Amino acid sequence: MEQAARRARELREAIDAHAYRYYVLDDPIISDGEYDRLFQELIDLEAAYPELADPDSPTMRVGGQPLEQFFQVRHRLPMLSLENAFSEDDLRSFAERLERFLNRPIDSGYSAEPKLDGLAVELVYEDGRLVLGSTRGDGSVGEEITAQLRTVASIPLHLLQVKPALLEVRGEVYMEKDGLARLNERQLTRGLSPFANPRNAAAGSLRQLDPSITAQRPLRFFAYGVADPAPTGCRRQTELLDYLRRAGFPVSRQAVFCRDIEAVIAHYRQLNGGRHDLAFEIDGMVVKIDEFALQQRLGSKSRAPRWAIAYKFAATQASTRLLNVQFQVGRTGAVTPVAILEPVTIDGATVSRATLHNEDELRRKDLRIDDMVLVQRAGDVIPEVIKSVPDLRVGSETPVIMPTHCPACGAELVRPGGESITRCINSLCPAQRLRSLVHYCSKAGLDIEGLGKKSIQQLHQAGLLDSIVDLYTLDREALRQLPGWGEKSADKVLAAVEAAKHPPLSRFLAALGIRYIGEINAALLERHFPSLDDLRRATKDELLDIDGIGEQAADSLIAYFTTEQVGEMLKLLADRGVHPAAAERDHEEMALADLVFVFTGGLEKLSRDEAKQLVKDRGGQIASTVTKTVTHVVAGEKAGSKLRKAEEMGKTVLTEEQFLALIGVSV
Ligand SMILES: NC(=O)c1ccc[n+]([C@@H]2O[C@H](COP(=O)([O-])OP(=O)(O)OC[C@H]3O[C@@H](n4cnc5c(N)ncnc54)[C@H](O)[C@@H]3O)[C@@H](O)[C@H]2O)c1
Ligand SMILES: [Zn+2]
Repeated sequence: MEQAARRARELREAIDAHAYRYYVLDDPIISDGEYDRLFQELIDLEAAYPELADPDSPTMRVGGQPLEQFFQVRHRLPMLSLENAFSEDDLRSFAERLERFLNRPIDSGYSAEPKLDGLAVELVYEDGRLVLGSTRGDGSVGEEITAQLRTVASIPLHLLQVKPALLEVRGEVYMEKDGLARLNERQLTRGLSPFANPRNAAAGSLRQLDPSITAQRPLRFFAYGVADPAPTGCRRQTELLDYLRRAGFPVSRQAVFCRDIEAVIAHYRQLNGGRHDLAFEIDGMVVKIDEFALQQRLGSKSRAPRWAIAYKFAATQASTRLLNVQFQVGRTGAVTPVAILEPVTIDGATVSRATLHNEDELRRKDLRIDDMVLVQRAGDVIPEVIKSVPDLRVGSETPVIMPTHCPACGAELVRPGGESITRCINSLCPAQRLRSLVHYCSKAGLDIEGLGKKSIQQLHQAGLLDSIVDLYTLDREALRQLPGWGEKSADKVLAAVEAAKHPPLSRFLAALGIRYIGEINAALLERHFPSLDDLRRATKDELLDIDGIGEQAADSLIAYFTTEQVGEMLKLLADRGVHPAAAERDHEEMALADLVFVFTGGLEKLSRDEAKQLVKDRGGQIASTVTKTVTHVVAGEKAGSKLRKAEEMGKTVLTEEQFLALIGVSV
């Protein structure tokens, strides 16, 4: 008991300290997952020892104190937090608990909504006009930020279609992933600490006394509820979401009605699977009893309503110690600092390395060996160090210094003005050659079976393989005698190498690993140049004439093909029977293979459906939002945010005319 009381005290102290940093300073030093674990431990402890109950416990309170610099707003009805579920079973017990409480089955369904990682705000509309905006604060009293909220473009200043005398809309102000990345770049350049997550970034941006600063931040808004549904006439949450949509609010498209808790679980799995493809961060799913009458019967506890729960996704961040920084030489000679971390589990995977991108990033983040750092691993993205926590330093930490010479070959490193990448430009650098080889044989290159990274390293160490050219003169006997090899594997590799002697030109180009020439640019080049020789003769202007090939790619190609060693290598490859071939030209209908199009704005000559069909008929794909995989955006009349996004992400943007010209159709 005494021990439990001590632990409860410890937990409350720690939670209060972290909550202060998170809610008040917008600068947490542990990840949300770690915070949630402390919080859950306290909940469990208080449940096991009811005598430890304390109205001041963080488990009884919502959020943090409002900042004093702002006017304070008392919410007419409290803005509560949510209880958490961490497993499917937690969700099932949530449903059972409610059914027991009501003594009847919940047969009117649930609303399952993405849990946006942003800041909760309340917007008060009187006679359809926005009159007051505030933060959640401690749940009863928040900060008055009307002027700041007015700068958020997606918040309507007037309601459309509906006009209740009073409507208190609640929702989340958030920042898209791109927006956050850009803001953090700026923070770092100014020597400020980056925001750990979109929520802290949104909070930090809204709680600016000067609304013109807020206006510069890429904030967005999603509505998910109202304080009191009575004035809307809606009887269900899902109905209310439609109402809010009609009133002019952005409402999540991932919010759905679910008949029962199993359907909720199925939706969760789907949401979880696609979360990393969304433009914004979601940290879980909020499940609400759909019927307002039932919600009312269930009521609320001090910190959260009984009728809703947040089912959290596995965390994407964790804090750990930076043990060392290694410098890795890539196939283009780029030297990348890599953080070596005390292994930590994030979303089921052990993370022990994370990229630090480049020298500037390293400097700006001011990392020291032995620092505690916040690490993020989201989806397939390479884990990265978000920031260090200088507050936890003890003084013995040592700064990380970018090397002046290549760690693999000792050549002096260069960093051309204006570039962020430090490079080893020694074309004989073994680290680069080896990586080029690995790339050449990989799936992104010629996909030569049996020659993965490990076997290439083995062949290299055995002195059999030093460069791409060596691939085509591998000796069967020597291969056969390698440890772990035999006749069969030797023959298999030789056959695979033989089969890779006539790759399509685009594959071959992508395999060479020329800077800025990935699969898509390689495909574009192949379409314009029938052979490698034609391409090698191309001038910069000719290259720039190709839609989609930009300055950097053109320069990189010219530089590559005029390098003496490259000329020698290509000659040797040709001597050894490697002859890449351009694809047959008569496959005109597949002209858009590998390309992904987004249409936005109004088209004049074609209908949307027609335009989409034209793309599909030519082997291209259609996407509805501008994501990483999108290659082309066709912007018509009044194209809006998608066009902006496309421009920001450097996609090829076409007018309708240009699109028609590209596919060779005249209307
Ligand atoms: N890292 C740290 O040091 C630290 C400290 C304090 C809190 N935290 C994080 O904050 C969380 C607690 O914050 P909280 O009390 O705001 O709870 P919460 O963020 O877990 O859940 C409540 C909030 O969810 C949001 N929400 C998003 N989508 C919603 C939807 N569709 N419907 C309803 N609400 C929706 C609302 O803003 C609401 O206020 C913790 O779980 C932790 O992850 C972290
Ligand atoms: Zn080198």
